Amino acid sequence: MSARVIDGKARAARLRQSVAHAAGKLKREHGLVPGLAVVLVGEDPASQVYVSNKVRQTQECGMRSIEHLLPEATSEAELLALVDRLNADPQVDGILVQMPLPSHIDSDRIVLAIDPAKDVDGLHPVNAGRIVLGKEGLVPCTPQGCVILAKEELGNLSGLNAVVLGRSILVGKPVALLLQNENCTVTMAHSRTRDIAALCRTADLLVAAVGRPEMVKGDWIKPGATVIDVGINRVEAPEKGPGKTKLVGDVDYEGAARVAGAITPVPGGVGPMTIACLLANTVRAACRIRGIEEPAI
Ligand SMILES: NC(=O)C1=CN([C@@H]2O[C@H](COP(=O)(O)OP(=O)(O)OC[C@H]3O[C@@H](n4cnc5c(N)ncnc54)[C@H](OP(=O)(O)O)[C@@H]3O)[C@@H](O)[C@H]2O)C=CC1
Ligand SMILES: Nc1nc(=O)c2c([nH]1)NC[C@@H]1CN(c3ccc(C(=O)N[C@@H](CCC(=O)O)C(=O)O)cc3)C=[N+]21
Repeated sequence: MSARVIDGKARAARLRQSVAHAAGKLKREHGLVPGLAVVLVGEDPASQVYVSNKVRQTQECGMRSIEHLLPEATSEAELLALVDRLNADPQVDGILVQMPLPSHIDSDRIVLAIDPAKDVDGLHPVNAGRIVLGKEGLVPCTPQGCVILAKEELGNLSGLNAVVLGRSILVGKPVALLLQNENCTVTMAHSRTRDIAALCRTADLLVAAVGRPEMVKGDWIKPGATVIDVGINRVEAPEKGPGKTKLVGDVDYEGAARVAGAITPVPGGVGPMTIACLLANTVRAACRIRGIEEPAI
């Protein structure tokens, strides 16, 4: 058996089209162009690539992109002052501060300073709390992307046994809560979990977000299960030539694809969905801030 490939790149392109459509409607009917401010501190090359992708895709969807590229030496006070200015700026509907921040800046303090109504990353405790309560808020992008891809494959998730590997604030915890809100029976696993392979074999839906290259093997997977691989790990690829690298997920793709019913690839799975969901959140934030009815996305 060979698993169906869940094409995150194609699903993300469709989501961006629907964001562009919604943005067009807001412009025509309300003269509103949603704005996304992206803040990058320092010169981490991977972060620079993400930020430039976000800027390009924001503009392609007909929205305004506001970039703030700050030097590594930026102080916490300076960054807090920028966040305050963005909170107060009516042209800015969404604020994303790229993580990780340099070690001299307390990222919790920065996230707390962002107006929850503009927190398109969904990281502020107010938005995290809204997921816990099952109330409407801004949902973090990667977890939102995981649920959309799972639904794309399975339709209704109600009653499924879901296992989430990883319990980070950014990914594992919110994914588990969103899946509970979708009426899955959710088990969260982490580095202290005993017999994680046997636990994974109970999963109709398995989400892997551990940051361990190819940790999840084919024989961990229940035949026919749906596998969502969040991991993005850059590893050496000597087969491509000396010094070359490649991206792999947290799942051993070849092994898993022989057993699973459906699986997301890396790259081309959850990654592209993350940025598309960020754009969707920006449109939602722009509408909610102004009390405008949200176009369906
Ligand atoms: N596609 C995308 O857009 C994004 C992808 N990512 C990727 O997702 C992955 C996870 O990211 P993130 O959640 O931020 O990572 P963290 O390092 O913050 O969290 C990792 C989690 O995995 C658990 N874990 C680590 N090792 C093991 C193990 N051997 N067995 C079981 N559990 C383990 C940890 O457990 P414990 O709590 O016990 O320490 C922790 O809960 C990374 O590969 C990252 O690059 C992240 C963000 C966005
Ligand atoms: N405040 C904040 N919010 C984030 O959402 C955030 C962050 N900081 N810091 C870093 C992580 C990581 N992240 C990714 C986004 C897109 C891809 C993506 O598009 N990946 C492509 C491949 C990209 C490549 O080739 O390098 C794919 O999987 O197909 C990956 C990872 C968002 N993050």
